[in-house]
Amino acid sequence: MTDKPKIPAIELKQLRFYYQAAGWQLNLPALTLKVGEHLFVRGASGSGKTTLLNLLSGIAQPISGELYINGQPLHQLSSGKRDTLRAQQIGVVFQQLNLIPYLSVLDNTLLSSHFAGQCKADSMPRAIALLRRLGLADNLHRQAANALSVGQQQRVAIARALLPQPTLLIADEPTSALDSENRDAFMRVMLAEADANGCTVIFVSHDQSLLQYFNLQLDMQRLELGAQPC
Ligand SMILES: Nc1ncnc2c1ncn2[C@@H]1O[C@H](COP(=O)(O)OP(=O)(O)OP(=O)(O)O)[C@@H](O)[C@H]1O
Repeated sequence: MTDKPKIPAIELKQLRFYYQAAGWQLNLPALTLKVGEHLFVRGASGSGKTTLLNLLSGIAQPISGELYINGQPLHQLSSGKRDTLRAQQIGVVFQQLNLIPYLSVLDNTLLSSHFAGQCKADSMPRAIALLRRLGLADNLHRQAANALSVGQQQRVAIARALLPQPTLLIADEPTSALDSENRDAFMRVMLAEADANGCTVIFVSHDQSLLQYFNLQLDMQRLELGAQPC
């Protein structure tokens, strides 16, 4: 008897996207990621890294091609269904972070589990533990998000993305404002959490020193997927 083939975390084929106003297009012939893989995406400013993440998280829709997340055809889903899939299965850290400025650190963190339909009483201890592991001490948890430094806000954003234990984590330059000590702690916590939950990670950064944490890399200029020796 043969084993059933495993469904990839991400599979895309002949994906095309077009920004009409800028006359810019992205063509991705193929990309497949197995469950639990960690992909580092690099490329010059304007090469399409954020656009790729927007497509993978269902925020942008391709003009043609196929895109499957855990076997579900994202390219065929309505905008509402893509929002539901994102809330339930995908943790996203945007470049702009998108924290609610007047909500506390803890309430910002808990938002993702709320949208994923998880119980607040269960999520609260995990949220506090995640914030502590990311170096955000208890005295910060009740502070409004806009009272924090950008580096602290980046750690709230990753805690929020990880809290509902997503199957896919997508992060766009989430460590750009961190010093090297906090950046390394951030990477260790993020990847330990991802591995504990079998979560696939796609991570964009200009910081080449972070490549050491990933087993795969995608160069947006050449659109080639390569193995990254650890
Ligand atoms: N909302 C938009 N409307 C029109 N064109 C856009 C829009 N967003 C991005 N673009 C164009 O699409 C191209 C890719 O942009 P994108 O933000 O994906 O690049 P990037 O690699 O993430 O850049 P950076 O490293 O600076 O964040 C750029 O040439 C940009 O001008």
